[in-house]
Amino acid sequence: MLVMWCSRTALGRLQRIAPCTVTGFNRAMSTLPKVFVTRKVPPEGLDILRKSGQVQFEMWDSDDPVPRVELLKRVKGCEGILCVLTEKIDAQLLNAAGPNLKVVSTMSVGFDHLSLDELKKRGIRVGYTPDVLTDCVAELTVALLLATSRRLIEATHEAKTGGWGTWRTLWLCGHELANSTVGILGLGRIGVAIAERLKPFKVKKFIYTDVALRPELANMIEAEYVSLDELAKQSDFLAICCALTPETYGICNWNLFSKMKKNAIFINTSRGGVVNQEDLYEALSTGLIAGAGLDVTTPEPLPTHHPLFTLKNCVILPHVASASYTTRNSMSALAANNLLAGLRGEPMPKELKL
Ligand SMILES: O=CC(=O)O
Repeated sequence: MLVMWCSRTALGRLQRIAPCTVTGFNRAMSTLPKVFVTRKVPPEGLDILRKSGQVQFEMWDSDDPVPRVELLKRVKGCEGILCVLTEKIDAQLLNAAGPNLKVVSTMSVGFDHLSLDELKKRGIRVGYTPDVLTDCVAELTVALLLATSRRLIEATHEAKTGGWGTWRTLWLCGHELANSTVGILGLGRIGVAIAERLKPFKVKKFIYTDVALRPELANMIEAEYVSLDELAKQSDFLAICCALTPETYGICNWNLFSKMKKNAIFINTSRGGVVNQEDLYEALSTGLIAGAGLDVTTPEPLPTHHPLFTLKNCVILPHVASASYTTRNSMSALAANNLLAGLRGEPMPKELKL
């Protein structure tokens, strides 16, 4: 693992060199704002930082998270931090960074890893990456929903391990979207994009719940606002799209599952923390609901011995909803542009209002 001042060679390889800078800036390089990038970011974002000439940045050049102790050291004196969702940006880290810190830019739409109160208290601005990942996340959510409801993982397993006997009338039957009611918990851009993709499957009705009515978004997909109880009772498919906040922590619990239909499929591509996993296990293993597709869990990675992995009706993905080359590059570019704009004292392309 290397921590390095970095730039790119003509061959596109990272190499140890002096902090990158670009002509057009009169200030000596040593006076450029110091930035720490907590993970190897995709090339588009890295190029923006490198070519900006606006910052001297140090990057943790690894696919694995920077150890906390190292992170606390590296952020010292930084004016900017570009992080990913595995880094807890809390009081301890902000204290370690010190009073120079002006901007935290996260390469994620979720911001539950950021202590917003602490950031606000210190007047630190925050950038995040909504919109650029909406299509990708919606696409994966539909894929996960179909894989779960039509039992695709079980089916491929049976096919390649000798379970495929003769054609049988009810073998590997699942649940179809046609004529179904799809519920969305937390209607934002991603929920709308999921509904738009599901509509051609002949969904009969979309319903949603949220802390407030979302008439503009709801109109786009003709979704009806219902209470959380009604959402649980009416949904054949329930997609969780809300942010993880103190209000949504553990909101998908026994109380919710026990009101759901026996044929219901539960899909979560938001954050693991919105689900009480013990309750979900009970609901799935006792047939209270038909299946669950999870792209997010608590913790991540979910230990391979976790009981949820023993269930055939639970499809678990390793948090890959935004994992396309295009989207991850766009996220990195937006995160870099947010950071640079914030350091210039300009409006960020996507700033979180604190
Ligand atoms: O989970 C992914 C994100 O928050 O961007």
